[in-house]
Amino acid sequence: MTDLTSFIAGLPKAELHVHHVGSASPRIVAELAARHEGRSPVPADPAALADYFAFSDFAHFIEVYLTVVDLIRDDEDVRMLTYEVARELARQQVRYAELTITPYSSVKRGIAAKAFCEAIEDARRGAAADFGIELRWCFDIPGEAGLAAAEETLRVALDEKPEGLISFGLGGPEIGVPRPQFKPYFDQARAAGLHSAPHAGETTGPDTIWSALHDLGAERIGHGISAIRDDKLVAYLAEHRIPLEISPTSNVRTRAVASIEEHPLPLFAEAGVPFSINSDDPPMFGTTLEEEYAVAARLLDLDVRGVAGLATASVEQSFLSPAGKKALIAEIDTYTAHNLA
Ligand SMILES: O=c1[nH]cnc2c1ncn2[C@@H]1O[C@H](CO)[C@@H](O)[C@H]1O
Repeated sequence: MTDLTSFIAGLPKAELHVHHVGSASPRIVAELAARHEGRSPVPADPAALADYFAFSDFAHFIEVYLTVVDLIRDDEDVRMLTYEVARELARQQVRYAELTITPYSSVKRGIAAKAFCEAIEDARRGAAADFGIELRWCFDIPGEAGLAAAEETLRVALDEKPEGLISFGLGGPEIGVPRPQFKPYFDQARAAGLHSAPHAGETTGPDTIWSALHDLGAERIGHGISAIRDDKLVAYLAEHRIPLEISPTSNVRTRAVASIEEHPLPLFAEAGVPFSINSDDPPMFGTTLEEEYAVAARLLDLDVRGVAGLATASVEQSFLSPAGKKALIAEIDTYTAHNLA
């Protein structure tokens, strides 16, 4: 009988909620910080970087996140970052990942949208060839930058149409950033065939999640953990099979949840709300997707079959094609059967 840690390590996985810049490993951040010697508050030393990634609250997390965004200065940085993030995901047997990318933040820092999209697409093709991982993009609006960012994010999505683009999102702080103002942009993105997967209910209450559903046509919700405070919303999510993209350690490290023991994940599982397990911004939260699977296994008291079910659920909730889902689920089933034998 295999132990859970080694089972998780070899288990084919899909990740649905993981941020591009937020996945920059300490090595990549150090390399980028070294290129901007002295002009960045981001430490190049990995140990100092771990201290730098200690957040007092969510607003502080966003502030630190944006100092790392400042390190991405040209399309070569974008290409290298994307390819290295794919390498790390593939090392964890992630076969498919929907990476949340924020074009506005890079275009605003002087990287042309066309060069940005060419860089991520080069990396996507390279990662498929070299690591056997399929990357897709969720272009998200950084909410703190408001409608100007919404305008630009939609423009890049519709004008550049990178081949891997499949969904449209909304990230950044929720407090003071009501969802309804972004409805026209989500309407146009969805009309263009993009799936809607905004963040909501990470740092604000259930109303933000209701708004993401009704105003933004959300097919999945980023985090959505405050839904647990509204029985009607929990019932709605379960009945309409609207998945929550849960990142347990993220919620504790940004102080959205007081401790991992208090995370509402077990309550969602009990209520039949579909969810995927994700890492969000793994190096910033001192975690990996493998570790998040182990956390979920502990919180939900899962055995090997239960952990395999986490991977299968992520594939089923992904925006992969039916054929793609079938193939990846078959791989998960084969791996699991082999380990249970
Ligand atoms: O957990 C998260 N919640 C919300 N936004 C996040 C998170 N992780 C990374 N970002 C990113 O923060 C930036 C703000 O401009 C956005 O790029 C968003 O994608």
